[in-house]
Amino acid sequence: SPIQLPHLLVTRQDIQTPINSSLPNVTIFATGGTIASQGASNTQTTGYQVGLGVQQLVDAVPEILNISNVAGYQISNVGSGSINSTISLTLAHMINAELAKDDVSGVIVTHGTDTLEETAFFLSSTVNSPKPVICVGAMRPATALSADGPLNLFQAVTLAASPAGRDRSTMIVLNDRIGSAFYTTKNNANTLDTFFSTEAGQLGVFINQVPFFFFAPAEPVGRIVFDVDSVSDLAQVDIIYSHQDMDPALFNASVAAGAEGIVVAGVGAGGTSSKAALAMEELYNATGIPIVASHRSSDGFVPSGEDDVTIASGFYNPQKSRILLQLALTVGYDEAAIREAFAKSYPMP
Ligand SMILES: NC(=O)C[C@H](N)C(=O)O
Repeated sequence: SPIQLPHLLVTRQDIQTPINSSLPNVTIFATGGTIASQGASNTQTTGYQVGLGVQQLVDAVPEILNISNVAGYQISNVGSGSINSTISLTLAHMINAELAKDDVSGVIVTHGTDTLEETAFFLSSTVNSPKPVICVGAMRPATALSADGPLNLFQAVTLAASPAGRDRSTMIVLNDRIGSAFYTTKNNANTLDTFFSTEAGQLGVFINQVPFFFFAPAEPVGRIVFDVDSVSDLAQVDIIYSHQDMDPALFNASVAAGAEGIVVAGVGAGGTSSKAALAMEELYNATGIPIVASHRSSDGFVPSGEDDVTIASGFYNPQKSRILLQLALTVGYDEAAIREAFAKSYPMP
């Protein structure tokens, strides 16, 4: 039988965290949900019970204290099907008051995912502050193997503490993604990647042939405009596709055939076999030719800093990496400038 819990607790928890005055202050409003749930075993991923308090959520992720000072309120401790308008109004009132404090950077609401989009949209419609409001949940209980709640909470705190979170209204953080509360909806009853940004993942739609944009005008981060007015020929760049048993000789063959740069459509986040990696290293040491590591998966990013030989593609897929590298080589970018051009799509902290 379900645990009987008061639906509205509203207690300021005396979260015991050492205060570091150089860190931003973040306040957590805990309401329950799977992120605060426990099962009987680490393989139980259905039928678990809500019960962990805000202090226990923070205790599970001590790394949070390296990036923020956290305070917490226990607003309720229920499955999100039991969140009601009393709770959501209390959240709105308390969050508005909290964000009005000069020393608070942002707030977090921990919440069950089933109705999280409703509370998040409500907050997006009632909280009046440029500071970040981050709603976060989990799809696996805290006791599960590979529980997702702790990292989701860490990411939520990171965003609430970050200047990058300002002026974006309420956001939903889950499974490495940041969604707009305005447009995000729960898509799958069970899987970790349940939140889905609706059509607004697109820039806009045509409504009866009239263009409507979901967002104010904004540039893609990292876009570079090259002056090709006097260019009549582009540098040759080849794409080499990574796969099991790939032939390492392809790299030298490509350069022998005239390539001035190479893009690798890597496995995973830019990977190759160790033999191919060695061939790339030898080629790079001998010629200094730029080798960009991208991904053969249809989406994702390749982070920089994996090795000194390749240039991480960031969010550029192989075919777009090739064009960017062609343009950069054609206008005479050196290696440092090429690295910077790719890194602009994916600024490393
Ligand atoms: N993943 C979850 O959090 C589901 C849970 N039943 C809730 O919404 O409270």
